[in-house]
Amino acid sequence: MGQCYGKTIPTGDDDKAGAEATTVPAVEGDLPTPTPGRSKNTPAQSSARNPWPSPYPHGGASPLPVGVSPSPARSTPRRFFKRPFPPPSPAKHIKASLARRFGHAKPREGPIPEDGSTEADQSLDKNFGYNNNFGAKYELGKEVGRGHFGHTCQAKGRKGELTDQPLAVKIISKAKV
Ligand SMILES: Nc1ncnc2c1ncn2[C@@H]1O[C@H](COP(=O)(O)OP(=O)(O)OP(=O)(O)O)[C@@H](O)[C@H]1O
Repeated sequence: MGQCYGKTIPTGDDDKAGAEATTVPAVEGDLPTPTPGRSKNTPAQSSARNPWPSPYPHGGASPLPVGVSPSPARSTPRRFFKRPFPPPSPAKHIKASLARRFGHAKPREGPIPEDGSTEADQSLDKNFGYNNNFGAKYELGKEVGRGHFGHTCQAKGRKGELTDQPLAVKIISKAKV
């Protein structure tokens, strides 16, 4: 536990070194410092005692010409970020549960009933716009605000049960419907 051992890489110097240990225990707090000339017995260019062996096959001798730094592409393993299969789409599960519940995959269009009534009970009023006699029914006042689709005006009923009732009329431009 807590110990790791450097991998032994056979080098040409190993043959010369004979039975000398080539695996260096690396204990935390007891790391050997590869300082040249630290010990009298340590040769300056020895790779047999190097605690961090070179990844190159010839024991640290670079196969590149002098002055050319090794490309990281040679030593770094290739990484593949692309997954072999794309993750499953959550839409498929939603579609499947909708199909199970309603018997068809497409959700029904239109507003969701808030009072618990079914769609058959009430039909969507698609009569946009106002009648020609809008002016006869309502008295349009000043603008009270604006939204994304149009603007809202004060109004008052002229006829029927809405007579003199304060109303708000939202005027939506046809281009945005
Ligand atoms: N009944 C109302 N009484 C008083 N003021 C209102 C009334 N309805 C709308 N307004 C005013 O008009 C403004 C715009 O309302 P409107 O409904 O046109 O826009 P919205 O709903 O915010 O946006 P969108 O056009 O995207 O629906 C509101 O912010 C509010 O100030």
